[in-house]
Amino acid sequence: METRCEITHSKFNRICVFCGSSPGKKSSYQDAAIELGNELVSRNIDLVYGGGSIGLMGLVSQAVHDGGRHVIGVIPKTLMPRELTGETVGEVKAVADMHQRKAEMAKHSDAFIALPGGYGTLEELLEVITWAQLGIHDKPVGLVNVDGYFNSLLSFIDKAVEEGFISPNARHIIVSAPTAKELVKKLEDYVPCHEGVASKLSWQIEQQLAYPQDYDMSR
Ligand SMILES: CC(C)=CCNc1ncnc2c1ncn2[C@@H]1O[C@H](COP(=O)(O)O)[C@@H](O)[C@H]1O
Repeated sequence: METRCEITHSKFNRICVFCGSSPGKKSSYQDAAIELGNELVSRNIDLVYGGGSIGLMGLVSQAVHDGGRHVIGVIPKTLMPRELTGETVGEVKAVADMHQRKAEMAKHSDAFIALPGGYGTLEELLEVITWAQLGIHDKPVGLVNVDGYFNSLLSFIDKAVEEGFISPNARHIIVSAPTAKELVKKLEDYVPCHEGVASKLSWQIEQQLAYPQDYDMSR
């Protein structure tokens, strides 16, 4: 019997993935990175990520590239030598520093997904959550909670809500699911419901202030 490959269309054109520059100890982390890449491909979504071929970053980008979708790796000039981060598949955007990298990754994406990772991943994830809280963007943010990897982070955030440091509304910014498939589906259905303190207009203003139009990204 003929099997047909069904292509599901998504409301997202590009998703930014934050994840470990290490592969992690369990094969489930690596499997999840490949699954996320395949899920993006099946929904015709392109990838934006931090560039390079190391760790989970390499696995997710290779899966998206192999599936025929566009990959944009945003990489600071200092990290560009191959011996540091390996080869980047697809398009490479060279940026001046880590701050510019995050701004570029955010600008080119319609949503953000974190896979397991370390300090870099947590920092990138928390920054886009903070930007959502401030109303700088209203793009969905989710994490793939592979084997409960993020359970203690989510408990900590619940503690912060309980103690009055994070508003219950802002708690809803983070969407989580155990698998990539479930997460992307949830992000598709996500409706922002927190009150941002700044409008999206100020995000555009902030962008213009930070990077004037003739700014050379590769400087
Ligand atoms: C000099 C050196 C260690 C280079 C290799 N390391 C890296 N190469 C590329 N992006 C990285 C690197 N380390 C952290 N990042 C950034 O931080 C995240 C991963 O950091 P981590 O492994 O979770 O903490 C990635 O999403 C990426 O944007």
